[in-house]
Amino acid sequence: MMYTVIIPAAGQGRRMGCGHNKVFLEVDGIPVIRRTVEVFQAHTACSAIYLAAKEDEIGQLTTLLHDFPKVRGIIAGGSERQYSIYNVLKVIPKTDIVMVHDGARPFISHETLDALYESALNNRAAIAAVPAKDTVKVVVDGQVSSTPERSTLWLTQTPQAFTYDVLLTAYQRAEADGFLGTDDASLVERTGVIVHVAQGSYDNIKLTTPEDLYFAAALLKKRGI
Ligand SMILES: Nc1ccn([C@@H]2O[C@H](COP(=O)(O)OP(=O)(O)OP(=O)(O)O)[C@@H](O)[C@H]2O)c(=O)n1
Ligand SMILES: C[C@](O)(CO)[C@H](O)COP(=O)(O)O
Repeated sequence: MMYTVIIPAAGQGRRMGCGHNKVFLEVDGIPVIRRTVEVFQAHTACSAIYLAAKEDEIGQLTTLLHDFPKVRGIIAGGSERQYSIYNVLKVIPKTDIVMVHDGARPFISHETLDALYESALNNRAAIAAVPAKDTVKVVVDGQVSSTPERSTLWLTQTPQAFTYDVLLTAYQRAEADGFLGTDDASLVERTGVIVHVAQGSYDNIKLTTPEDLYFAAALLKKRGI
């Protein structure tokens, strides 16, 4: 059994403030998206890599990733992360497990991929996540509305892994209902499928704002890269 990974890389990078799609930012001389794709290229259980890209960046990505043979397709994304992923999901060949992983998360490890893949095989749906370290408040109009019990709070990451049918059904249902979620698991949860949690790593950051680039440099130093 193998898995196919869908890597959404069709964003604007607005919060990064770099004026372009942040997946092309170089971290220690290597573009973020190459670092991310490289991990899956080297992961034995990964059989195919598909990316969602902005229409006018497909050529650039094709060139940038030309030496990764597992990259089978780079598909035009959409206006939202969910639509980008769905555009790809609709065209990939049927497979056992589909993983979805943000192109902006280059520090994913094979250890997390192994754990997630195993859980998806056993449970049909699994996500990588880490326990919240800070107290989280629900804030409405600048006022605290509630403080959820921290021991129940996990910070959701990607990859998120599902059987092909579970994920496709969830996306079809979300489209039919006009539901827009911020991760793939929220679409699956609303279909009644139980999503399991695999322990992720605090290293698996999503490069979102400029401060994240400082952490990225420190992570590379920690890994001796
Ligand atoms: N319409 C979109 C939006 C996001 N993404 C991808 O989904 C991942 C997570 O999204 P995010 O971190 O929000 O990236 P951006 O949308 O680029 O960031 P911002 O919201 O700051 O513009 C990124 O790899 C991004 O390229 C995508 O493929 N299609
Ligand atoms: C999917 C995700 O990475 C889980 O934390 C996150 O929801 C993506 O959010 P974004 O605003 O699209 O980066």
